Amino acid sequence: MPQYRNSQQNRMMEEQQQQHQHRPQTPPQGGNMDGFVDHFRVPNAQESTYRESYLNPTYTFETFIEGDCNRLARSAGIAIAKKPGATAFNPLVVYGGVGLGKTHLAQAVGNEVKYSDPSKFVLYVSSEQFTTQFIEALKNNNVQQFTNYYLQVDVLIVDDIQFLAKKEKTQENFFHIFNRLHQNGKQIIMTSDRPPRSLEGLTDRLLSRFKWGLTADIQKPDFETRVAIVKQKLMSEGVMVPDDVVEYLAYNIDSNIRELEGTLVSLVANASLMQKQVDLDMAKNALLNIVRNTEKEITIEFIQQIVAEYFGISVDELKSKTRKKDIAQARQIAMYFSKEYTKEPLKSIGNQFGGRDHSTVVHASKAVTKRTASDALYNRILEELLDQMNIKSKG
Ligand SMILES: Nc1ncnc2c1ncn2[C@@H]1O[C@H](COP(=O)(O)OP(=O)(O)OP(=O)(O)O)[C@@H](O)[C@H]1O
Repeated sequence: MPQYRNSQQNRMMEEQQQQHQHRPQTPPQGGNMDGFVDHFRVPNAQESTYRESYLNPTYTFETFIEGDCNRLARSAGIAIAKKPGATAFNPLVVYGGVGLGKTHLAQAVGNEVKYSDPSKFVLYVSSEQFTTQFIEALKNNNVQQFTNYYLQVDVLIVDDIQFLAKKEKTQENFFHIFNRLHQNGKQIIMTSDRPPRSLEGLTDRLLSRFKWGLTADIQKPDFETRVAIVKQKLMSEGVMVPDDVVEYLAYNIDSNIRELEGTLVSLVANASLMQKQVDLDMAKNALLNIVRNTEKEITIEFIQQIVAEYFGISVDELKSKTRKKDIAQARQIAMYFSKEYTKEPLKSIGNQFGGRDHSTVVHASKAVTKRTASDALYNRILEELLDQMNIKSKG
């Protein structure tokens, strides 16, 4: 990461580092339990002083930005961290879309519990890891040891429980562990990509347990929260990125914080490689690549269909020689989109618009671009069309 730190940020970084020095040491990678299967066993008295939690130490409440999207889940998490197992929120089920902070929040509770009381055994596991460990235990005939290990946990965090669907034996074992922990006043936190009622393939008796506590959702964050999240991340990395770039990306990548962060990280890394500072043009290009890589391929045919339909004309009319104003205008727009959002060469675009040559495409594109500079209504039309085609505007 580049290094555009100012003195105020340096100071804040130092303060953060000092705070972290008082935190219990945990490994840098959350959730990596490779090798765990071979090692799990009930630790004896000497060994039990340190038990790995598999938490990511950066996932704390301090680094978790509060917004309308996560207020309830965050408040419940804070209450639990103060009194794990002793609130009405047991279990806590946090659900929401991909990359919206469920793991961060769940692990923040774990980190906070360990910070307040390092003797507490907090364990983070994804439901896939749990399943793999259980299958290994079955294979090696040591399910009892596996279960006993989990029964020692004070705060159990199980990520992405939707992956337990249809794994009946694993669910049965988890059900048993869940009941015993709950009876003993231990805390259970689970995350899921959908609300429990929509978790198909989970047994009713397991689902009914989830209702004992609190189910809280995390929604997509609004623009301001997205900006705050990104700025906080940048600050913790000691990286300076201009506000207009942060805002541009936060505006356009609105449904997945991980994707937003990832785009910014690669942008900063590329800029650093080129020994440049990140700017808005680079951000626009990065976004365009995302659109190109993640959306389905946009074809000229597809653009023609959408544009023709929008203006209430036929695709044949769009391709025809007619110079009627409304049709010519629609044609210009369709050519412009074809030039901007497909990988087709100009010659091929011209061909697919009734055998026109490439200069007509260039002319049409220029005419559209010129009009966008002064005509707000025209811009609205273009935006609506882009929306219909599920294309993110180049801005
Ligand atoms: N409110 C927030 N404050 C700070 N960072 C956040 C917030 N929400 C999400 N993030 C960050 O977004 C990234 C993705 O979050 P996380 O992995 O917790 O998402 P998730 O909902 O568990 O995703 P998945 O559905 O893939 O499991 C992480 O880097 C996390 O720190």
